[in-house]
Amino acid sequence: MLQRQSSTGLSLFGVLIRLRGMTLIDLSADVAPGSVLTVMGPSGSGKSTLLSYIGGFLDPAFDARGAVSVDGLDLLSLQAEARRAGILFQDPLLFPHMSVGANVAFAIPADVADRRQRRQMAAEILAEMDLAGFAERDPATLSGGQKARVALARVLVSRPRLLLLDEPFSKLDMELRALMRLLVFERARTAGLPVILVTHDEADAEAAGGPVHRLGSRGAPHD
Ligand SMILES: Nc1ncnc2c1ncn2[C@@H]1O[C@H](COP(=O)(O)OP(=O)(O)OP(=O)(O)O)[C@@H](O)[C@H]1O
Repeated sequence: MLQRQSSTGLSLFGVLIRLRGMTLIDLSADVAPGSVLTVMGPSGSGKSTLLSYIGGFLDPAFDARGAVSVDGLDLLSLQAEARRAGILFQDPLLFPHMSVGANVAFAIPADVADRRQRRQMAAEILAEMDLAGFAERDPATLSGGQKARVALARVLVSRPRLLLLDEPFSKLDMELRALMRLLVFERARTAGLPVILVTHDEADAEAAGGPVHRLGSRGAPHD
């Protein structure tokens, strides 16, 4: 019987993911609130697959088992939306037909029903991202760094239990990359969110400051 290992933060226990008989992931790890587990490995080694398993959108082609909990809550027993994983990808994936403010407000949980309150929450988080006054803007008019900060604002207002970051800095130039890293890790620390960061960049891992889990090439080294 699989047991969770710790009661706070994110716990992965005996997570084993196989594809067509080959082991991609074999991992047990604890990620404390506010800290980062970095996952690195070559293309195709299973980094995004691990995030999909935790987030609840793993393709049924994979054979996966193992326990995943946050603060003792069994995530795998919940539907993807109910897991409340805040996910950032390489692309900010803003809705092009909505204003910046509407993009952010869209992610606010439904229990905040009052429209004015939702608008205000969106404006506040945008201001915290140094985007005060951007609420009415069309996302297409923003720079790459501004879009990345809107995406982060949208994740933060969604009240996530954890953050899953899939190469979120890789499209930014070096200077912006450094700024975004600081912003994301600082916000995760402040909010006490455990983070899994998938990256190819050693500098990301260094900035994250936590342990690094290195996957082998596809199928290795577990076969
Ligand atoms: N839906 C799917 N059905 C079958 N195989 C898949 C599916 N999605 C991914 N794969 C395969 O699973 C393996 C792991 O893919 P994954 O996307 O997790 O790799 P990755 O380490 O994130 O790679 P990259 O660094 O290129 O993003 C790859 O061999 C990929 O071809």
